[in-house]
Amino acid sequence: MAEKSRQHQISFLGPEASFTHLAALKVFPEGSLLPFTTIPECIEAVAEDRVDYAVVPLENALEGSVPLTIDYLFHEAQLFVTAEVLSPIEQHLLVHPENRYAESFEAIYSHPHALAQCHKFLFYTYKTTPLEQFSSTSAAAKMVSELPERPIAAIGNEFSAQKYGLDILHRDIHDFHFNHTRFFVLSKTNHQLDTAGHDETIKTTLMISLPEDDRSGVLHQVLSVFAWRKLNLSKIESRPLKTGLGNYFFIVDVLAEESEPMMKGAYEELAAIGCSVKTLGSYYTYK
Ligand SMILES: O=C(O)C(=O)C[C@]1(C(=O)O)C=C[C@@H](O)C=C1
Repeated sequence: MAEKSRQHQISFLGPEASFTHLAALKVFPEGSLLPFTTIPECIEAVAEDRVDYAVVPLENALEGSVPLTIDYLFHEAQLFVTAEVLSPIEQHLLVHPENRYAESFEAIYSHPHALAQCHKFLFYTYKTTPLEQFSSTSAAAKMVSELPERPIAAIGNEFSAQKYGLDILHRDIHDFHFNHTRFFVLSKTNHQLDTAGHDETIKTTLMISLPEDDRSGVLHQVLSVFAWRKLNLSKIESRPLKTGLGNYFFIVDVLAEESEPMMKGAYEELAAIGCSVKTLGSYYTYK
């Protein structure tokens, strides 16, 4: 069932001007957006009905998945994806204007994903400068803006530079040109956001656990369920089940809506094979 827009309350990984904030604004330009410090706090806020939606990062094209989000959705929360946002990520080195001509920096702060996305730049340009992990790129930018007496820098986006009055010392320092991040818009109810601006393709995300008897060829059987029905997969990834080495669950994105007859058949066959399936629902992509 599609839901039309109204004034929603939305949690996001803040503070303002994080990449997650920009992603949330794409889907909820009129929403009441509430910043939280960590991904679990954002997710808990929607799980406990304090907000209608949570926007959290899921996967980056250079660095791969955000395990915290995936694991929380599998182990802790019963939530659904109502939309995904795909955003280009451009990273810059930000400094307080007073430190624009500093000869060296005490430390460079950012979200671990952002530091990793700029690994080559940092290695060649700031080889001896300590890198410090922070809760988000905008949190790092905000801190740098509040401590002009310390020669420190942050990695973040242009909006953080504007919001927190920082100078961009080096622009576009991410190591690979194609740097995109996928964000999930989570809700407690299974529905699709269907406001203006999404792609036509619909996607369903499943979390599949294999049967415990560990028989050979079972993953092949799982893939066959989708293959012979011509259900196209756009992603498959394994994550540890956390029950012992070698035990995994699989995150599968299928380019189909979960109510389609072929998908219903796929669910039945997966159950017959002995798999348990947690569906995160079907959703559109906003770019
Ligand atoms: O720190 C931010 O600005 C975020 O929104 C988090 C996050 C991430 O978790 O990957 C989002 C996009 C970028 O890939 C870097 C950081």
